[in-house]
Amino acid sequence: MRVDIEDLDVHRGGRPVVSGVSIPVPPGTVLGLLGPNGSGKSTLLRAVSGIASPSSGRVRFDGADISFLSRREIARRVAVMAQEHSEEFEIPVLDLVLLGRIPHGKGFGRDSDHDIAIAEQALDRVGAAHLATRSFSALSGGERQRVLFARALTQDTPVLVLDEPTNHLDIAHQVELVDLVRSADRTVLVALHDLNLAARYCDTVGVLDGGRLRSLGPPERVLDTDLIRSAFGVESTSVAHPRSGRRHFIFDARTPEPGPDTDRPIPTEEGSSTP
Ligand SMILES: Nc1ncnc2c1ncn2[C@@H]1O[C@H](COP(=O)(O)OP(=O)(O)OP(=O)(O)O)[C@@H](O)[C@H]1O
Repeated sequence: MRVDIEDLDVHRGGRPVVSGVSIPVPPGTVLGLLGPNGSGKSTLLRAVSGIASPSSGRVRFDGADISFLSRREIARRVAVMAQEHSEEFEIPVLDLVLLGRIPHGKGFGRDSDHDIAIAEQALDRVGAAHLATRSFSALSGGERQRVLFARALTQDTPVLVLDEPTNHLDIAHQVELVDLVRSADRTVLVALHDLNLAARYCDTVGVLDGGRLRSLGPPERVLDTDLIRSAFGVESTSVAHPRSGRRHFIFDARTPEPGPDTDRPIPTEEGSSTP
Protein backbone atom coordinates (compact mmCIF):
# COMPACT_ATOMS: atom_id res chain seq x y z
CA MET A 1 0.00 0.00 0.00
CA ARG A 2 1.22 3.44 -0.89
CA VAL A 3 1.43 6.14 1.80
CA ASP A 4 1.52 9.83 0.93
CA ILE A 5 2.22 12.51 3.50
CA GLU A 6 1.20 15.79 1.91
CA ASP A 7 2.18 19.22 3.23
CA LEU A 8 1.47 18.13 6.80
CA ASP A 9 1.31 20.52 9.75
CA VAL A 10 0.71 19.20 13.27
CA HIS A 11 0.36 21.36 16.38
CA ARG A 12 1.01 20.09 19.90
CA GLY A 13 0.60 22.18 23.04
CA GLY A 14 -0.51 25.12 20.86
CA ARG A 15 2.63 25.27 18.73
CA PRO A 16 3.66 23.75 15.43
CA VAL A 17 5.84 20.65 15.92
CA VAL A 18 5.59 19.32 12.35
CA SER A 19 5.55 21.86 9.54
CA GLY A 20 5.01 21.47 5.83
CA VAL A 21 6.21 17.87 5.60
CA SER A 22 5.60 16.01 2.32
CA ILE A 23 6.88 12.47 1.86
CA PRO A 24 5.75 9.89 -0.70
CA VAL A 25 6.29 6.31 0.50
CA PRO A 26 5.97 3.78 -2.35
CA PRO A 27 4.37 0.39 -1.57
CA GLY A 28 6.63 -2.17 0.07
CA THR A 29 9.43 0.28 0.86
CA VAL A 30 10.98 1.24 4.20
CA LEU A 31 11.12 4.93 5.12
CA GLY A 32 13.41 5.79 8.03
CA LEU A 33 12.67 8.97 9.95
CA LEU A 34 15.76 10.44 11.56
CA GLY A 35 16.36 13.58 13.57
CA PRO A 36 17.41 14.82 16.98
CA ASN A 37 15.22 14.51 20.07
CA GLY A 38 12.09 16.62 19.77
CA SER A 39 12.40 17.06 15.99
CA GLY A 40 8.87 15.72 15.39
CA LYS A 41 9.39 12.07 14.37
CA SER A 42 6.85 10.59 16.82
CA THR A 43 4.34 13.31 16.10
CA LEU A 44 4.61 12.70 12.36
CA LEU A 45 4.16 8.96 12.91
CA ARG A 46 1.14 9.61 15.14
CA ALA A 47 -0.42 11.64 12.35
CA VAL A 48 0.27 8.84 9.85
CA SER A 49 -1.45 6.38 12.22
CA GLY A 50 -4.49 8.62 12.62
CA ILE A 51 -3.75 9.17 16.32
CA ALA A 52 -2.85 12.87 15.99
CA SER A 53 -4.94 15.13 13.78
CA PRO A 54 -3.04 17.41 11.44
CA SER A 55 -3.88 21.11 11.52
CA SER A 56 -3.43 21.14 7.75
CA GLY A 57 -2.29 18.82 4.99
CA ARG A 58 -3.21 15.15 4.75
CA VAL A 59 -2.11 11.55 4.87
CA ARG A 60 -3.33 9.20 2.15
CA PHE A 61 -3.29 5.40 2.04
CA ASP A 62 -3.53 4.34 -1.59
CA GLY A 63 -5.06 7.73 -2.35
CA ALA A 64 -7.68 7.64 0.45
CA ASP A 65 -7.44 10.57 2.89
CA ILE A 66 -7.28 8.92 6.34
CA SER A 67 -9.30 11.72 7.93
CA PHE A 68 -12.32 10.21 6.12
CA LEU A 69 -11.63 6.66 7.31
CA SER A 70 -13.15 5.10 10.46
CA ARG A 71 -10.89 3.90 13.26
CA ARG A 72 -11.49 0.33 12.18
CA GLU A 73 -10.68 1.11 8.55
CA ILE A 74 -7.43 2.76 9.67
CA ALA A 75 -6.59 -0.19 11.95
CA ARG A 76 -6.98 -2.57 9.02
CA ARG A 77 -4.44 -0.55 7.07
CA VAL A 78 -1.82 0.44 9.65
CA ALA A 79 -0.40 -1.27 12.75
CA VAL A 80 1.52 0.86 15.21
CA MET A 81 4.35 0.01 17.54
CA ALA A 82 4.61 3.11 19.69
CA GLN A 83 7.68 4.34 21.52
CA GLU A 84 6.02 4.56 24.88
CA HIS A 85 3.45 2.13 26.02
CA SER A 86 1.53 2.18 29.22
CA GLU A 87 0.58 -1.46 28.87
CA GLU A 88 1.21 -2.68 32.39
CA PHE A 89 -1.29 -5.37 31.52
CA GLU A 90 -1.48 -8.34 33.82
CA ILE A 91 -2.52 -10.47 30.89
CA PRO A 92 -0.79 -13.36 29.18
CA VAL A 93 1.40 -12.41 26.26
CA LEU A 94 -0.64 -14.47 23.77
CA ASP A 95 -3.83 -12.60 24.73
CA LEU A 96 -2.07 -9.27 24.28
CA VAL A 97 -0.83 -10.30 20.84
CA LEU A 98 -4.34 -11.46 19.94
CA LEU A 99 -5.57 -7.87 20.48
CA GLY A 100 -3.99 -7.27 17.08
CA ARG A 101 -6.84 -9.31 15.54
CA ILE A 102 -9.59 -6.99 16.84
CA PRO A 103 -9.86 -4.89 13.63
CA HIS A 104 -10.50 -8.12 11.71
CA GLY A 105 -13.13 -9.51 14.08
CA LYS A 106 -16.88 -9.26 13.88
CA GLY A 107 -17.31 -8.15 17.48
CA PHE A 108 -16.54 -9.60 20.88
CA GLY A 109 -16.27 -13.33 21.08
CA ARG A 110 -13.82 -16.19 21.27
CA ASP A 111 -10.64 -15.95 19.24
CA SER A 112 -10.79 -18.29 16.28
CA ASP A 113 -8.20 -21.01 15.73
CA HIS A 114 -7.07 -18.98 12.72
CA ASP A 115 -6.47 -15.87 14.88
CA ILE A 116 -4.59 -17.93 17.47
CA ALA A 117 -2.42 -19.50 14.77
CA ILE A 118 -1.53 -16.05 13.37
CA ALA A 119 -0.63 -14.75 16.85
CA GLU A 120 1.47 -17.82 17.67
CA GLN A 121 3.25 -17.58 14.34
CA ALA A 122 4.05 -13.88 14.98
CA LEU A 123 5.43 -14.69 18.45
CA ASP A 124 7.55 -17.39 16.86
CA ARG A 125 8.86 -15.00 14.19
CA VAL A 126 10.07 -12.52 16.82
CA GLY A 127 11.64 -15.31 18.89
CA ALA A 128 9.11 -14.90 21.71
CA ALA A 129 7.09 -18.13 21.45
CA HIS A 130 8.43 -19.19 24.85
CA LEU A 131 6.85 -16.09 26.43
CA ALA A 132 3.28 -16.89 25.30
CA THR A 133 1.93 -17.78 28.73
CA ARG A 134 3.92 -15.21 30.72
CA SER A 135 2.31 -12.03 32.02
CA PHE A 136 3.20 -9.05 29.81
CA SER A 137 3.82 -6.85 32.87
CA ALA A 138 6.54 -9.23 34.10
CA LEU A 139 8.64 -9.03 30.91
CA SER A 140 11.90 -7.15 30.40
CA GLY A 141 11.97 -4.05 28.17
CA GLY A 142 13.39 -5.96 25.20
CA GLU A 143 10.96 -8.86 25.62
CA ARG A 144 8.06 -6.39 25.69
CA GLN A 145 9.36 -4.72 22.58
CA ARG A 146 9.39 -8.03 20.70
CA VAL A 147 5.90 -8.95 21.93
CA LEU A 148 4.56 -5.57 20.80
CA PHE A 149 6.15 -6.12 17.40
CA ALA A 150 4.43 -9.52 17.28
CA ARG A 151 1.13 -7.77 18.00
CA ALA A 152 1.77 -5.33 15.13
CA LEU A 153 2.52 -8.27 12.78
CA THR A 154 -0.63 -10.05 14.00
CA GLN A 155 -2.72 -7.07 12.94
CA ASP A 156 -1.71 -8.10 9.43
CA THR A 157 -1.82 -4.64 7.88
CA PRO A 158 -0.16 -3.46 4.67
CA VAL A 159 1.46 -0.56 6.57
CA LEU A 160 3.63 -0.71 9.69
CA VAL A 161 4.48 2.35 11.78
CA LEU A 162 7.34 1.71 14.20
CA ASP A 163 8.60 4.31 16.64
CA GLU A 164 12.14 3.41 17.71
CA PRO A 165 11.45 -0.34 17.57
CA THR A 166 15.01 -1.29 18.48
CA ASN A 167 14.87 0.59 21.77
CA HIS A 168 15.77 -1.82 24.62
CA LEU A 169 16.87 -4.58 22.23
CA ASP A 170 20.24 -6.26 22.51
CA ILE A 171 22.28 -6.22 19.30
CA ALA A 172 21.22 -9.70 18.16
CA HIS A 173 17.55 -8.81 18.53
CA GLN A 174 18.11 -5.41 16.86
CA VAL A 175 19.49 -7.09 13.77
CA GLU A 176 16.79 -9.75 13.88
CA LEU A 177 14.00 -7.17 14.17
CA VAL A 178 15.21 -5.02 11.28
CA ASP A 179 15.66 -8.16 9.16
CA LEU A 180 12.07 -9.09 9.99
CA VAL A 181 10.90 -5.58 9.11
CA ARG A 182 12.70 -5.83 5.77
CA SER A 183 11.31 -9.25 4.99
CA ALA A 184 7.75 -8.41 6.08
CA ASP A 185 6.96 -7.07 2.60
CA ARG A 186 4.96 -4.14 3.97
CA THR A 187 5.19 -0.40 3.63
CA VAL A 188 7.12 0.65 6.73
CA LEU A 189 7.61 4.03 8.35
CA VAL A 190 10.14 3.76 11.15
CA ALA A 191 11.74 6.31 13.48
CA LEU A 192 15.33 5.40 14.28
CA HIS A 193 18.20 6.96 16.19
CA ASP A 194 20.86 4.60 14.87
CA LEU A 195 22.03 6.22 11.62
CA ASN A 196 24.08 3.19 10.57
CA LEU A 197 21.11 0.89 11.04
CA ALA A 198 18.99 3.32 9.01
CA ALA A 199 21.61 3.50 6.27
CA ARG A 200 21.70 -0.26 6.05
CA TYR A 201 18.00 -1.08 6.12
CA CYS A 202 15.98 1.87 4.79
CA ASP A 203 15.20 2.49 1.13
CA THR A 204 14.68 6.17 1.90
CA VAL A 205 15.52 8.32 4.90
CA GLY A 206 13.89 11.58 5.89
CA VAL A 207 15.76 13.84 8.29
CA LEU A 208 13.59 16.06 10.47
CA ASP A 209 14.88 19.11 12.24
CA GLY A 210 12.64 21.44 14.25
CA GLY A 211 9.57 19.81 12.70
CA ARG A 212 10.69 20.47 9.12
CA LEU A 213 11.95 17.95 6.61
CA ARG A 214 15.56 18.85 6.09
CA SER A 215 16.49 16.12 3.63
CA LEU A 216 14.84 13.16 1.91
CA GLY A 217 16.27 10.47 -0.32
CA PRO A 218 18.27 7.24 -0.40
CA PRO A 219 20.56 6.97 2.66
CA GLU A 220 23.72 6.98 0.55
CA ARG A 221 22.72 10.34 -0.89
CA VAL A 222 21.30 11.95 2.27
CA LEU A 223 23.64 10.84 5.03
CA ASP A 224 27.06 12.44 5.14
CA THR A 225 29.28 14.06 7.71
CA ASP A 226 28.01 17.57 6.87
CA LEU A 227 24.39 16.60 7.47
CA ILE A 228 25.30 14.80 10.70
CA ARG A 229 27.12 17.91 11.88
CA SER A 230 24.36 20.35 11.00
CA ALA A 231 21.35 18.23 12.02
CA PHE A 232 22.75 16.42 15.05
CA GLY A 233 25.65 18.65 16.12
CA VAL A 234 28.12 15.78 16.01
CA GLU A 235 31.44 15.37 14.20
CA SER A 236 31.75 12.06 12.42
CA THR A 237 34.03 10.10 10.17
CA SER A 238 32.72 8.14 7.23
CA VAL A 239 34.47 4.83 6.55
CA ALA A 240 33.84 2.02 4.08
CA HIS A 241 32.63 -1.11 5.83
CA PRO A 242 35.47 -3.65 5.41
CA ARG A 243 33.16 -6.39 4.12
CA SER A 244 30.19 -4.74 2.42
CA GLY A 245 32.01 -1.57 1.32
CA ARG A 246 28.93 0.35 2.49
CA ARG A 247 29.41 3.72 4.08
CA HIS A 248 29.52 3.57 7.87
CA PHE A 249 29.75 6.47 10.32
CA ILE A 250 31.92 6.67 13.39
CA PHE A 251 30.85 9.41 15.75
CA ASP A 252 33.76 11.43 17.08
CA ALA A 253 32.65 14.32 19.25
CA ARG A 254 29.98 16.95 19.63
CA THR A 255 30.41 19.83 17.24
CA PRO A 256 31.58 22.84 19.31
CA GLU A 257 28.94 25.53 19.75
CA PRO A 258 29.73 28.61 17.65
CA GLY A 259 31.44 31.19 19.84
CA PRO A 260 34.84 32.20 21.16
CA ASP A 261 35.89 28.54 21.68
CA THR A 262 34.94 27.39 18.19
CA ASP A 263 38.56 27.15 17.08
CA ARG A 264 39.52 24.92 19.97
CA PRO A 265 40.76 21.55 18.67
CA ILE A 266 38.54 18.50 19.15
CA PRO A 267 40.20 16.06 21.56
CA THR A 268 40.63 12.48 20.34
CA GLU A 269 40.80 9.27 22.35
CA GLU A 270 44.59 9.09 22.11
CA GLY A 271 44.88 12.45 23.81
CA SER A 272 46.08 14.16 20.65
CA SER A 273 43.78 16.60 18.94
CA THR A 274 42.36 17.30 15.55
CA PRO A 275 42.14 20.88 14.35
N1 LIG B 1 1.36 16.38 23.94
C1 LIG B 1 2.26 17.32 23.71
N2 LIG B 1 2.09 18.56 24.18
C2 LIG B 1 3.00 19.54 23.97
N3 LIG B 1 4.12 19.36 23.24
C3 LIG B 1 4.33 18.14 22.74
C4 LIG B 1 3.43 17.06 22.94
N4 LIG B 1 3.92 15.98 22.31
C5 LIG B 1 5.09 16.35 21.75
N5 LIG B 1 5.34 17.64 22.01
C6 LIG B 1 6.51 18.42 21.57
O1 LIG B 1 6.61 18.26 20.18
C7 LIG B 1 7.97 18.23 19.79
C8 LIG B 1 8.21 17.00 18.93
O2 LIG B 1 8.08 15.85 19.75
P1 LIG B 1 8.23 14.38 19.17
O3 LIG B 1 7.94 13.44 20.28
O4 LIG B 1 7.42 14.29 17.94
O5 LIG B 1 9.77 14.37 18.78
P2 LIG B 1 10.72 13.14 18.42
O6 LIG B 1 11.52 13.58 17.25
O7 LIG B 1 9.93 11.89 18.29
O8 LIG B 1 11.66 13.08 19.70
P3 LIG B 1 12.48 11.86 20.38
O9 LIG B 1 13.63 11.54 19.47
O10 LIG B 1 12.94 12.48 21.66
O11 LIG B 1 11.54 10.71 20.59
C9 LIG B 1 8.81 18.26 21.06
O12 LIG B 1 9.26 19.58 21.27
C10 LIG B 1 7.80 17.86 22.13
O13 LIG B 1 8.13 18.47 23.36
